[in-house]
Amino acid sequence: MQAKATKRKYQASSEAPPAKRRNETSFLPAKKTSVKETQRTFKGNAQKMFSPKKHSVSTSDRNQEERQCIKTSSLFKNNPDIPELHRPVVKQVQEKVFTSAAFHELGLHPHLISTINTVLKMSSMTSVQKQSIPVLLEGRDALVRSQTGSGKTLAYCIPVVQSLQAMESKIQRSDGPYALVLVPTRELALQSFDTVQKLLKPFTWIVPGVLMGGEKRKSEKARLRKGINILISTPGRLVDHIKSTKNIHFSRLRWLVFDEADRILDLGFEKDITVILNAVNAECQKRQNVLLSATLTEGVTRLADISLHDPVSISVLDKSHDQLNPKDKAVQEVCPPPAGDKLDSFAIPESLKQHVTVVPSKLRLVCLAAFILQKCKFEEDQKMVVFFSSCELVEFHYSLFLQTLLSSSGAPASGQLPSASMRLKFLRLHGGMEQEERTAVFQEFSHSRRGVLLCTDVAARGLDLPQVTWIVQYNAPSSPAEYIHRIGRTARIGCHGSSLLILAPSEAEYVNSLASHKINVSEIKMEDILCVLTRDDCFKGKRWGAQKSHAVGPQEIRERATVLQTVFEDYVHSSERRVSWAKKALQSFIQAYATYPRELKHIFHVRSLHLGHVAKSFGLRDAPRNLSALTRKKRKAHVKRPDLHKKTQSKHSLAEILRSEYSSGMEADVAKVKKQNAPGEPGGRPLQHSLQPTPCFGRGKTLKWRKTQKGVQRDSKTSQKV
Ligand SMILES: Nc1ncnc2c1ncn2[C@@H]1O[C@H](COP(=O)(O)OP(=O)(O)OP(=O)(O)O)[C@@H](O)[C@H]1O
Repeated sequence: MQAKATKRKYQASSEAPPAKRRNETSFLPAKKTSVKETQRTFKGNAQKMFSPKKHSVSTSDRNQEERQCIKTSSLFKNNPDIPELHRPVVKQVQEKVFTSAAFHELGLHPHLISTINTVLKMSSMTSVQKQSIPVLLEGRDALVRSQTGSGKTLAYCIPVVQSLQAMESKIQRSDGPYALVLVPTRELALQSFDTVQKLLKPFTWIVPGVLMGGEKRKSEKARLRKGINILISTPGRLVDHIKSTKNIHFSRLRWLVFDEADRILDLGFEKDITVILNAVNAECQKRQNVLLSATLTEGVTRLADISLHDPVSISVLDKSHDQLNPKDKAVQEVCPPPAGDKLDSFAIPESLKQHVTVVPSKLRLVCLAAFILQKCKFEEDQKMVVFFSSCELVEFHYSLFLQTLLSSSGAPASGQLPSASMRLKFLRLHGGMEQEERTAVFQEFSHSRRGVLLCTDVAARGLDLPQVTWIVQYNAPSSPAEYIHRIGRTARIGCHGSSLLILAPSEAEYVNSLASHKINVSEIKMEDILCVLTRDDCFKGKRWGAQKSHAVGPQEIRERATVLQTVFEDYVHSSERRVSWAKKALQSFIQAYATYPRELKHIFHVRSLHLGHVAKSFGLRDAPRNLSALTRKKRKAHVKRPDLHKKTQSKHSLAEILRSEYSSGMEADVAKVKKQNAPGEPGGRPLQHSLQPTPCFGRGKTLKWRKTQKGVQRDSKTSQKV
């Protein structure tokens, strides 16, 4: 089935399948695992350390263990071949982060300069600051694009503060907003507020404020009534107040800033931005507009061009990088852009090393866990962010790892520092959490020297989390722009950092897609990741009657990976509630998978998922039998439902099960899944739309979105919650 799916995939993309590498070349051929052997493994390790219920092992228990272990031992059997990655080497677009120019050369207020020097402890400007600040101080509108972590926040905050403190009639708190900064997430709102607050230290009469939801509306209203001069907000919360608070006026507004402009202006925020711009345009005739992002695409800048007033386009990247060199041309030929699509390339920090690993679905969970252990348990001062595609996936992996990996950290192994287990610390962040907890987690991870943050794309944009060393993308992002923002949480402002993208064999072609956007990834072999398990005696697979061997061979790696998988499966299957929890997480994964945009569907299609194998990566021993019932709440009465209880069907790809359920075919079904599980709800992912609306930023005009898509608003409303 998998082979057929792969064949279909390559036929669809009219490309020859890449050369194959058999798993067996790296691991010994799957041997028949002795029941006794796995029984020992299970009893000696998994059962003793991880089972929530301790009990003596009776014969019937042992029989049950045998059955369980036999299933777990199939981890390395029947996996699809891992394709050889013909990784095209592309020349990445790069930017110089720092300049030798100092802030005092800008003619700023001396107190502002000393605040930058002493409070922020900065002396020289970054490239984007050197280019943007003078332009904005001249009073021009601007579109600013520079790589992640290059200092765009100060590039707009410094001119805003400089201009407001210099106003002839001194600003009164009761005047209301002079500057409005829109950002896509609450954490980013807090972060930007913090920066503005620091810059305003010497200018106490200018009051900054943040509106971000999660806080009681009443107290936000009270703060608005008292007056906020520099207002930082997420679009949704501001709309709330525009509609319900009489005390919000924009008549004195001088600045309108869209940070992460491409995200703010995409359809997810369409309705909110319409309301905001109409409210602002109705009252304010003269202001500066600034749009910033690391991924300001041509699409966004063109939109802005027609509505901004004579904007200056600032792009830090050296234009010579934009020319295709012969190698890049070769890549473009290998993977031509989709028809009608102009490919955008974005700068990536030079000190960011990007990696990819191709892992069969069955081994994904073990591989992620091994990678976390390798970096965060056996190495010092590692701080990792792991991206998932939905809130439910974050919750599932967070709880699973807390219950299994942490409790396994008790026994220091040979060669392992006693304090190693103490290094493992898990946190999670997603849009489904209470704001109070979100803020606490954000602060804790920001100030922490180590730890693993499991999160959705809510943490992908703008967050400046110091000293993050690794970014892991467990679920591939839905666009190259999101890829750039995710990895951009590391290697900021000239620091070093690394990223790892985990792909299934059927997704290997995504590497070419990245290359066509000038994104260069190098491969780490799965075996090299799993290898770390041999350093951790918690996962020792004792051979029946065999003496401890110091040789670390492929067989030992396989055994240990199997022990770890057993730990996960044992935990998940320890109660009905946990099994259904894992099924829901699996369902959420599939729903998110179904929402990849059209241009990536030939790579990420539910058709290529093997349900039984994917289930393993949720600690489930078999493919869930009632998954389609979970996936769809409403069943069409007139359509004959296939017998999903047949064991053989666990071997079918999910797509076939779903397709056979409805006569309308896969695409239509996927669309329904999309509708029912709007992005932002657990299980949803922000939808990507190729058609952008055209907001008018023109002064005194009523905003019109010139192009809209039917049904988009419904999707867009919830797309902010990730
Ligand atoms: N001139 C400077 N000197 C030293 N550090 C700086 C300077 N400017 C900014 N920084 C620091 O660089 C880090 C990244 O800045 P910032 O968050 O503004 O980047 P960004 O370009 O907005 O990133 P992203 O695109 O991810 O939102 C912050 O910690 C900030 O304090």
